[in-house]
Amino acid sequence: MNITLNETLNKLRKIYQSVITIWLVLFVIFSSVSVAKSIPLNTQIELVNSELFILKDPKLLLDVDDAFARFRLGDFVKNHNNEVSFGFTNSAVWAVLPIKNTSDSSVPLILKVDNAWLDEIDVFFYEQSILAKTVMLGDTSAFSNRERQKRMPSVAYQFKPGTTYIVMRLKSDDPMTFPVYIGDVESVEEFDQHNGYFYGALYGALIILLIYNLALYAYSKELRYFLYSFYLFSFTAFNFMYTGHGFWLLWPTEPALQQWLMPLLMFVYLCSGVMFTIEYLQVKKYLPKLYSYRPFIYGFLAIVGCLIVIVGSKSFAVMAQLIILSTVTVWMLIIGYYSLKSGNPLAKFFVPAVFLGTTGSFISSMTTWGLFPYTQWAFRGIEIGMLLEMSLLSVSFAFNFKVAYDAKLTAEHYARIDPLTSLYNRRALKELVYPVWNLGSRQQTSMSILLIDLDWFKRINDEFGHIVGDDVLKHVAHALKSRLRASDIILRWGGEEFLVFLPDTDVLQARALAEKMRCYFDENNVNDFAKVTISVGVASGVASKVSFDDLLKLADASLYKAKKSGRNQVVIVDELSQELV
Ligand SMILES: Nc1nc2c(ncn2[C@@H]2O[C@H](COP(=O)(O)OP(=O)(O)OP(=O)(O)O)[C@@H](O)[C@H]2O)c(=O)[nH]1
Repeated sequence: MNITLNETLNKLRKIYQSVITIWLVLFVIFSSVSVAKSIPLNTQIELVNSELFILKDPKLLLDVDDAFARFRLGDFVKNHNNEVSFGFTNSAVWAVLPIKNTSDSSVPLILKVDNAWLDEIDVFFYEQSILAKTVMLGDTSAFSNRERQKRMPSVAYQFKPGTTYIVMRLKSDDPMTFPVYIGDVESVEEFDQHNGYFYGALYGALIILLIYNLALYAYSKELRYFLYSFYLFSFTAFNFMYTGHGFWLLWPTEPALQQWLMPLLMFVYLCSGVMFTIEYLQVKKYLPKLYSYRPFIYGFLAIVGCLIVIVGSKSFAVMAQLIILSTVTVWMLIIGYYSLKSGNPLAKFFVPAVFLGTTGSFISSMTTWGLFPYTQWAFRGIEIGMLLEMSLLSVSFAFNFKVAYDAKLTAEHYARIDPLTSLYNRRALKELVYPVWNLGSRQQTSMSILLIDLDWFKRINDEFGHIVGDDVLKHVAHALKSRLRASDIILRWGGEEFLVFLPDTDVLQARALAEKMRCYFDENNVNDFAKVTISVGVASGVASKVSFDDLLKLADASLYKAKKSGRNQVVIVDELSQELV
């Protein structure tokens, strides 16, 4: 009886175990199949992270068969919230995407991982439980071995009717986002094309800014334009590298280069940012104390660079630099703020520019690390932010150039103005008189020059002092100018000598004007203290027949004669007769 009971219990246990096992297998199969992604024939590209089943493998214990068996046993967790970041920290993550083809023919689709920065992406296609295809898409394998030679890791596959399981093994040294897209060839290519437009526009704009700033440097030889160009170039190179463009287009057979260029270019970008900030914000002038710490700052960066090489670990390099990058960014904002407080006008551009760049990088980093919801635009925040930063800094250069140019024009203007009388001085002769002379020469008109000199001016200085002498000169200048037409030009020619150029004026008109001036001073006091007379040398001629310099010599000779003949008179030499009129 006992034997019969034991046998029966054993049989029941076996049946129970079999039922449970079958139920479990059916549950796993049906639960997987029932949640498998069904594909219509015309599948648009879509993000399928919410369809993934995830299992972390921190100790790297599993091979693909183990992982798939664990999936079938239900050990994987559904990635319900469409999360695309698993915070990889040197551990592997397994992801399974079941795809159910409900049609009765094969459907060609592309699986695409929209991140060019992952070390390992091994993809396995299981048809039922048979491994049908394996591809390695991560940065640790040569790009040239990839079946699809596209910038982002992707693989094409013919999905047979029924369910195919895509098993992925992902590994990265850094916290990393992992957006998985699936779609038909056409929509994936369209997606790639849109990304291509974005990067085309981005690099186009960055290269234009680079050329513009190099041209500014070539023109001005100012170091800050060169350092800015270097900063711009190192960002572009760094971005070109980590967006996968470099691996795709420049070094497809060199996975080791792809791995190490990342920390190297990040380091160059970081150093260029520090050097540019110090030069751009004129730290030497506005924050001299900080400027004196320069050797420590560069020394610190050099130590970090050496440490990265000595440690030789890529994850250490990337982590160390992510920390320094954030520190440098905060440092840039702080010194920008203090420069602003010290009255540096360029800081007005620098602070918002760096703020925009930092905000973009922050959004990208948070998205990459899974702390912000993933969108294509949030993922590209760093590029958009940097483009805004670089553009604003370039605008600041244009502004700075304009300020310098205006200052130069002002300096040039004042170099041509006599500060005492506010008349133009000798330096303005070429610019003011020559064009009018050339016009008169073409039109065959008469031109006249009056050279006017105050008589015995030294005595006024000696008698009343230089201040009164200056005042006399001012009044004389004003009295002379007020007797001229708008088209006449008066210059302070020397100490107490004035040159008046009279376009379209013949000898008689010139003499009349000179006489009118002489009479005025003869009959009036110039100011409350002094009376002064003038001697005037007049020369007239037709511009096409005599040069300006020759006419000036004649006017000078006339003035000399006027002085010799007793002063307070007008003497005229006609250019034709060369005789006194
Ligand atoms: N106050 C003042 N004096 C000036 C200025 N420029 C030149 N002078 C003076 O003008 C005087 C010119 O003296 P001279 O060259 O001997 O000529 P003058 O006394 O006018 O005699 P003649 O020209 O021969 O009639 C000098 O005493 C200069 O110092 C100026 O800007 N201000």
